[in-house]
Amino acid sequence: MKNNLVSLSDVSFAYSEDKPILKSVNLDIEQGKITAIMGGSGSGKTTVLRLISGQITANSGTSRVFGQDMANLPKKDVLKLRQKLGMLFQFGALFTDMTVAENVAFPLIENTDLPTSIIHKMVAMKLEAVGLTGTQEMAPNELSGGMARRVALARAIALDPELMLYDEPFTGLDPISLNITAMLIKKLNDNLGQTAVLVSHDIEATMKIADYVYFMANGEIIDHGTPIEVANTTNPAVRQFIRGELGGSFSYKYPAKNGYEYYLGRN
Ligand SMILES: Nc1ncnc2c1ncn2[C@@H]1O[C@H](COP(=O)(O)OP(=O)(O)OP(=O)(O)O)[C@@H](O)[C@H]1O
Repeated sequence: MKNNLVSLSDVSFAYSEDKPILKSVNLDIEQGKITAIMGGSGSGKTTVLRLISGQITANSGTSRVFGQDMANLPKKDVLKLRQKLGMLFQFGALFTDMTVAENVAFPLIENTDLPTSIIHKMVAMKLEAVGLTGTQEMAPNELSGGMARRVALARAIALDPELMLYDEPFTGLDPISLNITAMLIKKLNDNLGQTAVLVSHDIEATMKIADYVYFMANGEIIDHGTPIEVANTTNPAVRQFIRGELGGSFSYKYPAKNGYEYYLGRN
């Protein structure tokens, strides 16, 4: 039987009553797999990550993370659960006044009582894992954007999280750094059996490394399956998204009441 680290059943969420953000979402994250969430801007992908990490709670439906029902979970238990989670966000900035080694050591110092000598060794291992051995004493402003993202990844995996949440990890990277980051995510999954949830707009990199893909539009899951199944979908909105076509049911426009005519005084 499949072991799901996360299971969302009929989950709905809204910040305000008049604007539903997630509508009856059903989504499973299987242990040891990379599950991608794709979809247009504002479709609710980051909101799903925020539900998983317990930053927000569902208005209805059931969210289970590591088998725990997230509804009414006491704050201390949410904090405990977060220790099993690693998060890498697009703008997950490094602490600029700390060296690379101090950045990676930070979660270890904050969350464990390990002696300094062990922390040094663990930092070296994490930097080795992201291919940045020898950068320990560098300052963040001496790193390229791609290197900085990999240091942030080393910091995110410092506590050996069982589940990694990646929110747009490829944004702003050149093609080589993008491929390195994608391969690192895959390597962590293959070598350590780390489960991952990957929110990304990069179709090629995501389809290459994901085991399973969910597609979202307007707060709903509109399709899911293996990358091959999704690539061959008959769902017109997903086909449009994958091919990057402009015409179709996916709207790139914010659903404003007034168009440009209004702002130009023609209404
Ligand atoms: N704190 C907030 N308060 C109110 N509305 C919010 C808040 N955060 C996000 N939203 C709204 O929730 C909707 C979904 O946002 P979300 O960030 O989950 O989308 P996304 O699919 O991750 O988009 P993108 O790909 O552009 O990052 C959007 O309409 C957004 O405006």
